[in-house]
Amino acid sequence: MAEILARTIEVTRKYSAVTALDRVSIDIHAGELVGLLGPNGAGKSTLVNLFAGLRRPTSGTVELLGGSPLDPVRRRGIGVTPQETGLPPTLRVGECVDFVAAHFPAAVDRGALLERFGLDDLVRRQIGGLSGGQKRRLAVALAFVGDPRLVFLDEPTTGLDVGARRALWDGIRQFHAEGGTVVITSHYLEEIEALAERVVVIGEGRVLTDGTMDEIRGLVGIRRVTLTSAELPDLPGVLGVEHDGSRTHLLTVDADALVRELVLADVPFSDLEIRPTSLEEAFLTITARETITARESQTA
Ligand SMILES: Nc1ncnc2c1ncn2[C@@H]1O[C@H](COP(=O)(O)OP(=O)(O)OP(=O)(O)O)[C@@H](O)[C@H]1O
Repeated sequence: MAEILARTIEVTRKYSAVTALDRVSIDIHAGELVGLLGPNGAGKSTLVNLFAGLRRPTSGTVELLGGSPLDPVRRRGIGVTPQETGLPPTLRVGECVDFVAAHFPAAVDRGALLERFGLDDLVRRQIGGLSGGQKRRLAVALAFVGDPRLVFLDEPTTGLDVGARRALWDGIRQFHAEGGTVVITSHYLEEIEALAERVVVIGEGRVLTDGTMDEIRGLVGIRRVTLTSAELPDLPGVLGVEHDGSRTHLLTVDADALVRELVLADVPFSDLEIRPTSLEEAFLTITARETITARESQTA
């Protein structure tokens, strides 16, 4: 098994009454490209900030490159792009890269880095004169300046158009192809599908699933059964119900069994359609279902 570059062991992080992370244990191995996926407020940024030494856990242990993330020597081995960054507006792009590079013993070549992130034409431009998308690309490029073994990218492509997002993905893929390790959080399922080999789904501060993209898809092989019916009884195996005008959508893992139940229930229905859910729908269903299960076990 590859070396563990970062890990949390039973980590809990509270902010007053809010439990942002609840006994989370995750290992990040050398060479992995891990996607952290979860709805707003799930705890993804908190996890990244703990790994980057920007926050301390309330309880449990966080390890980075074999030591503590609070140790500056370990931190020099990583690169981070937080969710929000403020870059000095009067500095030129090239100066900003040089400034960050001065903090590291072995910085990468500036020209190659800017080219990798499509910023080579902007080396003399003041940061205040960059577009929002260009600033975001620079913020992501800065994570790679110190030639890190491991980078944490917290929603790196928020606010980027499709072209810029794809260019950034190429930069991340190239780093990974050269042996780099990446942990990326995203709201975009398309982004996690395009990049990550391993997907960790986080909801309400807990790890809900941790597997390959294919395992996650298989695990959530949920179907959408859509029909028109005036009145439907409660049917077994239904994970979620949505109404859309006269149409009712039923989410289930076993559409055949559900259709048999519908016929046995002897209720009139018409225009039955069955189709696979998108990963997005499946993901929303898992997080909702896990949350319900967690609530039930807390109240039991
Ligand atoms: N500094 C803070 N003070 C108080 N509560 C906080 C703080 N930071 C985060 N939280 C809370 O902790 C929980 C987890 O937040 P976190 O930002 O880690 O989630 P996230 O998954 O990154 O969300 P998003 O996708 O919206 O960025 C949320 O309920 C949030 O409101």
